[in-house]
Amino acid sequence: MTEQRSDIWIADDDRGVRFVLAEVLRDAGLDVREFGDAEEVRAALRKASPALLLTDVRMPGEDGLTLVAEFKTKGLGPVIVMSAFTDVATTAAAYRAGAVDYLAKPFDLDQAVAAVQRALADVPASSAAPAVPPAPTHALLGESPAMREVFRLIGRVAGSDLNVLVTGETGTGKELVARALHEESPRRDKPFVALNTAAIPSELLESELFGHEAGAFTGATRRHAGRFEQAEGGTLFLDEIGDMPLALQTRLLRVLAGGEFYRVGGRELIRGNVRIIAATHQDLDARVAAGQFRADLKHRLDVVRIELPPLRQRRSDIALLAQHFLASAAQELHLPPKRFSRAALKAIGQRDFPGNVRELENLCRRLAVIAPGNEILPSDLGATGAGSTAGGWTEALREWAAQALADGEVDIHTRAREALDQTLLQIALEAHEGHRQHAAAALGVGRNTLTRKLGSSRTRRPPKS
Ligand SMILES: Nc1ncnc2c1ncn2[C@@H]1O[C@H](COP(=O)(O)OP(=O)(O)OP(=O)(O)O)[C@@H](O)[C@H]1O
Repeated sequence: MTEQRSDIWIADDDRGVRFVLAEVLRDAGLDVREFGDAEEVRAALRKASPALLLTDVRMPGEDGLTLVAEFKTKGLGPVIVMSAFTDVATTAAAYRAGAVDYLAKPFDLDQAVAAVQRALADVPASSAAPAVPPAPTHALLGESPAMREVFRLIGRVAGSDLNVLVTGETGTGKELVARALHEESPRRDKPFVALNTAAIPSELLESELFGHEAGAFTGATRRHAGRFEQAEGGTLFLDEIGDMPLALQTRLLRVLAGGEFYRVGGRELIRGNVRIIAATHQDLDARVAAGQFRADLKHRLDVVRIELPPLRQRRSDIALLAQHFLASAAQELHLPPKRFSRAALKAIGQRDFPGNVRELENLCRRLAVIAPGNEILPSDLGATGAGSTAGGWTEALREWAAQALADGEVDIHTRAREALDQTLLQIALEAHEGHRQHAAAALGVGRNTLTRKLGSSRTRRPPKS
């Protein structure tokens, strides 16, 4: 029997959290009841049920997620999960159990209130005013159905030793997924070792992977443990696996099949216990078809596949990610916090990011440094975006100017203008073999202007790049 449906219940074993949360929710005009664990909530449910439950996940006794599931099956009010465990598995489990929102502790109290009000108003999270819980830098964020599916898969396979192949365009978060898989696995206390196959010259790759003995080749003065050995008991992340030379593919396949290997130049057979996660931005099946990748190796690596869609196919994540990156850049660089105006968020959300999450992250870091006000407006995005032809150099200019102003320099306009003139003039003169008239014509300036500008360069210094 339920008699009151207007109050908010908070379940958390941390009295401090309960207290401050209850305070702000009361200030916001809501009735609040506090509980120290899931059993207390269950007991109270016999007499009443709340308009909304905010629950911690890990509490003594029963797990908070069982409450989420119970609320869902009984059709009770919405549940918001709060947890210091921002790992994918917990997040994924919370949503799976039916939570409407997830607050990563420590959270901003205003954001918690906003989340509660949003849930009470039954507004889907993605269309409401954004509330971004601060998340650790390495957290894999996302609210889009595609990312929730990724979280679910990670949660499901992390506990097993199955090899995983992560695919997706550059910058979509493949390495972060590999780390999440490791951190969610029983191997989490053992090393996570990454090797970018494409970044290492092929002749060194074998010894990088398997190590070498002293004297194995010129320059091998000491015994060196390869990544396989370094990752013992843990996870080895092989990035850009599609670029692995065929000979090494054969060797890797043998190691994966037998679980044993020799160091380069070594006689001792080493038995490894390593979980392999591989990633590629390439179409591995196409490479197999083209004879560039061994089909049998692909089968070994591609036991479970996690596909990360490009950011343009999960636009609903852009605002969340952008706000997270902006906040963490400010924190990391000790800058005053900034926020996006709604219009700016909307504009960002419509962009295509060929460099995916990494490009978005870089954009936000730049904005944290160079946007003038504490609210970022669409006009601030102007020159920094992909697709703007002048993008590269105006970005550099912005950074230079921001730094110069921060250093208290004056007269930077003159210096910058001169540097601009000098650069254009020099390039044009080089292109026209020193012929001033042709260079001037190519630049669209008069010959006199060009001569004057060239003359002025001797008296002033251009900005350092
Ligand atoms: N879902 C996400 N949540 C938060 N940060 C993310 C997410 N996805 C990617 N990032 C961040 O974006 C950057 C690029 O991610 P990552 O290096 O994992 O991409 P990748 O797909 O492995 O790239 P590449 O193919 O170029 O190696 C990193 O700084 C990472 O922390």
